[in-house]
Amino acid sequence: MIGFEEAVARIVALALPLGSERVPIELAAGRTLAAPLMARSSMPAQNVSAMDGYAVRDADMQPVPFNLPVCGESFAGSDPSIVLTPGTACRIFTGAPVPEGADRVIVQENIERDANKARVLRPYGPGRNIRMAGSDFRKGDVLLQAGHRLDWRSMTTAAAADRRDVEVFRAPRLVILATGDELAAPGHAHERAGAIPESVSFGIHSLAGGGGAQVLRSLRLPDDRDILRPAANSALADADLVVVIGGASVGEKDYSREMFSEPLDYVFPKVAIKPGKPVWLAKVGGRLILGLPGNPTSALVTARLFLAPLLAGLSGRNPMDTLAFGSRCCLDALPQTGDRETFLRALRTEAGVTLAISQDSSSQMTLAHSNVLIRREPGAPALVPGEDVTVLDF
Ligand SMILES: Nc1nc2c(c(=O)[nH]1)N[C@H]1C(S)=C(S)[C@@H](COP(=O)(O)OP(=O)(O)OC[C@H]3O[C@@H](n4cnc5c(N)ncnc54)[C@H](O)[C@@H]3O)O[C@H]1N2
Ligand code: MOO
Repeated sequence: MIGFEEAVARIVALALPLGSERVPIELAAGRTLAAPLMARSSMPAQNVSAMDGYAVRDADMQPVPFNLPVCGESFAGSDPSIVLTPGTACRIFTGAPVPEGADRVIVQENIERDANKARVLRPYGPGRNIRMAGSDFRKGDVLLQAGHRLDWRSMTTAAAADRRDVEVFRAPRLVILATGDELAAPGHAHERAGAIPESVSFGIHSLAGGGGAQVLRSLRLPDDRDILRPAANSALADADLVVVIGGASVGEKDYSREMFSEPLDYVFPKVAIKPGKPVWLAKVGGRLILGLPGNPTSALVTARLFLAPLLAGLSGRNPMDTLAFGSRCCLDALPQTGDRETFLRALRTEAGVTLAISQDSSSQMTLAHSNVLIRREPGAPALVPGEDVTVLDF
C-alpha cells in the first residue's frame, strides 16, 4: 500500500489543466488565468484629482489669505480636455480630470467659497493632490500573470484592465455520487427507520466549489447495482472527475468500484493513512474517479488531502499550493502513531492547537470545530503538551 507522499506525487503528475476558454469577466471569479492579463488603457487615463477642492496654478499662488475667481468645474467623468485659465481656480472633485495648466489641487477645507471667488485661507502644504496618468499602471502593462487565481481582490484588478472577457483555464466538471441505502435527504431521515441524513456530499460540494470545480450534479443513490450503474456511466459521460462517497471498503454492498462498467485503471487503490485508508483514485478513458470512504470524517479528510490538490491542478493552479504544511505548538498530549500516517483533527487558536474531542472517523460534530489537521508520521512517538507539530489548514 502506498503512503501519503506517493499518493500526492501521483496526483501532481496527472492533475494537469483541462484546457482554456474565454469567459466574460463577471463569470471569472475563482477561475485561474490561462494567459497574462494586459491593461487596455492607463490608470488613471489622465491626471486626476486625489481630493475635492480647487485646481490652481503655482504661478498664481500668493501669501495666504488671497482670492482667485472660480472658472469652470471638473467632475469624475468630465471632459478631460479642459484648460485652466491663468489667474483662476477650477472647482474639482476626487477622480476628476485635472485641467491642463493646473499644478495642484487645494483641498476645500483650506478654502472659503464666496459666490464666484475661492478664498485660500490657510497654507495648503506641499502635496499636489494629483494622481498622474499611468501612476497605477500603464496601457499594455501585465496586471496579472497566467496561473493567477482570480480572488475577490484580483477580480477588481482584472476588471480595471478594461477587458470584457478573460482567458481562463476550464473549470473541472464534477459529479458527486453519494451511495448507501441508509441515506436520506437532510430533513427526511427521521421519516424512515434506519435512515441517516446524507451529509458528506454537502461538505464535498462546498469544498469542490471553493476549489474551482463546476459541480454538475450531486446525487444520492441506493446500494442497488441497477440504479448505480447508469448513474455511474452518465456521470463519467458528463464529468471530468466523478467523486463517489461510500462503499469504498469491503462490505457486501460496497459497490463504489464495480458500479462503473469500464475497468478502472488505478492511480491508487488505497492509501496508508488514518483516517481514510479506503480512499481510491482511478482513470477511466480520459476521466478520473475519486472514491471517498463513507465515514464522514474520513471522507472530508481525504477530500482535503487529495481532492483539493487534484482540483487545483486540473484548474490550472499548483496542486502543492493546497498542501502548505506549517508548524504549531500542540497544547495536548498526543498518542504514539500506528503504522499509518495519521491526520488528527484539531482546532488552532492563538495559543496553539488542541485536539478535537473525538478522533473517531465517523464523527460529524467535530468537523465543525476543527480547522487544522495534525500530521503524524507512521510510528511517531507519543508527545507531551507544548511540542511543535506539523499542521495543515482543514
Ligand atoms: N472489514 C473491514 N471493514 C472496514 C474496513 C476494512 O478495512 N475492513 N475499513 C473501515 C474504514 S477504514 C472505513 S473509512 C470505512 C469506509 O467504508 P465505506 O467507504 O465502504 O463506507 P460505507 O460503508 O458506505 O459507510 C461508512 C459509514 O459512513 C456512513 N455514510 C456513508 N456515506 C455517507 C454520506 N454520504 N453521508 C453521511 N454518512 C455516510 C454510513 O452510513 C456508514 O455509517 O469502512 C470501515 N470498514
Ligand atoms: O479510514 Mo477509516 O477512516 O479509519 O474509518
